[in-house]
Amino acid sequence: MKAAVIVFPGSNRDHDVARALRQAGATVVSVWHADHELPAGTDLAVLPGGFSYGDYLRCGAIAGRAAIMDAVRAHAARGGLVLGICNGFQILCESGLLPGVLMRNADLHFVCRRQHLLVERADTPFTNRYARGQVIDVCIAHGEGNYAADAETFARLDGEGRVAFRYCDASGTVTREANPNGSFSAIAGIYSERFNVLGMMPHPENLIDNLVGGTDGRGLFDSLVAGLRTAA
Ligand SMILES: NC(=O)CC[C@H](N)C(=O)O
Repeated sequence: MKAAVIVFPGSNRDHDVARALRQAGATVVSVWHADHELPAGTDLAVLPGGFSYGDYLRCGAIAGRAAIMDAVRAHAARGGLVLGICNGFQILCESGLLPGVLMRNADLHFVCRRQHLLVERADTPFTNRYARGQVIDVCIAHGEGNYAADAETFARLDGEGRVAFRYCDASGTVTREANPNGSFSAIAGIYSERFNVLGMMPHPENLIDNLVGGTDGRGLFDSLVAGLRTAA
């Protein structure tokens, strides 16, 4: 598995996600946002978390128009894997690779804490090492994670099983209190139509080591790397 981690001015989780991917067995290359091509043989393009362009306009709005995004769109159109985490999810929405938008958190506060997530399906390239309905413990750190879209888009996402994760409590119950940002239907991540693009607000790359709090995030990177090996 060859993963290209795209770096924008203001990215800050690019090294974290590279570490998580290497731990899972991937080869990782770093790609600058102003480049026009992904490296030959790229299996997975990663848009990391951070504060690209200082979050000006809206989070991810400027990065979504970066030169490299045409190559990311072409990669996704060929069926290539794309993962956007936090600011990366915002960039995916802003670039049109995923539907909807991430608005300011409902209470207008930046939220930085541990969060339980419900894994909605375990038959995708991103989640095959988890179980359907599994509750995982990850980190969240964002100011604009409030996912919104029009009613037709929500109906499609739900009907096509494209909600990847929902915010929940420790028992796996989706409650208003467990929703950190006001996202509609407690949506924490969504897939593209062909399930090869995933955008998610939480940071699985920051829970990959017991020394720093837990390993529930590893399943996502193991799914990507081991899943690709199994499929090959
Ligand atoms: N950790 C992140 O990627 C943060 C994303 C974005 N800067 C926000 O605050 O919403």
